[in-house]
Amino acid sequence: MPPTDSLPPPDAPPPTDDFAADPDLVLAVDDLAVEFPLTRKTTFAAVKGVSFRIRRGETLALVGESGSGKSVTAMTLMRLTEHDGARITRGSIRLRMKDARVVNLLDLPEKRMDNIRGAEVSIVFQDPISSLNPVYRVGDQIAEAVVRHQGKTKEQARRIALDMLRLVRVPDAERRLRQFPHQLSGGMRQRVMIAIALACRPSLMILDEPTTALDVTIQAQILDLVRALQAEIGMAVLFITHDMGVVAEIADRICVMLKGEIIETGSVYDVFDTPRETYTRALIAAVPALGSLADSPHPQKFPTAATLTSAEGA
Ligand SMILES: Nc1ncnc2c1ncn2[C@@H]1O[C@H](COP(=O)(O)OP(=O)(O)OP(=O)(O)O)[C@@H](O)[C@H]1O
Repeated sequence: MPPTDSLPPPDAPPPTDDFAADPDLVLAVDDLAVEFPLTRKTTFAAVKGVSFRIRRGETLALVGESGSGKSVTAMTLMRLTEHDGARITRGSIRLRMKDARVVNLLDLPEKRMDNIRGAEVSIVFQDPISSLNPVYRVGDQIAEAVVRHQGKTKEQARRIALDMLRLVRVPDAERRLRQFPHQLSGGMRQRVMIAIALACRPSLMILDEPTTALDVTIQAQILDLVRALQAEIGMAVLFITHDMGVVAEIADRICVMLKGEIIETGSVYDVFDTPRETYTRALIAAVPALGSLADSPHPQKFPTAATLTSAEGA
């Protein structure tokens, strides 16, 4: 039995040379397993050998019910679960960085991970009010990320912060820069979080339930924004949600997660048209009434009426 608390040996060969074969491949997660110690002798396996890939310009949705391991997977990509006592027991997380080098994030010491977080991989959480610092102005919080990772002067960083707020369509950006988080609406705060996440132009952006706390209209606006940014910037996006309606809006491909495993994966069209797993069919059946879906600005991504009816009847 291999020791469960050690990382794979650094000299272990990559599973395949898929990065050389595909210049647009940004992230390859292979057989990733994460567990939390419960007692001295027992552990809880939160993620049990998940594998997926994301290419530049692509949005992969990781979908599943609460507790299925989506956030633990995301936090492990940032190497943050170890700070909560988790052990990564096997697998690899290979990332193509902006300078084109491919690294296995699991091989990196904490100091290098510190430079990768925000600069190469960034994350947006559900609750922007607890992610933003209440006592710093919005502009300073965006600029801080730029100064830290890009070595810009304060004045340059302030200008980039302004550009970023405009990029995420915050109206009256000059004034908003000088405001504190509590002076912004929930939707505006989430735009600011996306601006911070994008400030260093990461190769991979993770959005963990970014619209769950927002009302439906604002949620639609944020999803629109993410799609527009995706088209403009072309980074790889990992979008975490429990809502298949959101998946239909935003994703190119889907991984369905259940109890720490990916049980189904495919293009958004294939999974909505011909879901293989009963669990996936149940998730699709939980999508709100077709009437509200029909209002979408992205009808091409929506399941057809026939798909929904057959899924509901399944
Ligand atoms: N720090 C921790 N210590 C112990 N167990 C944890 C810890 N963090 C998460 N878990 C457990 O890991 C499992 C997966 O949690 P995770 O947060 O990834 O679920 P999720 O799919 O993201 O659900 P949600 O949508 O509710 O966030 C859960 O059973 C959770 O209780």
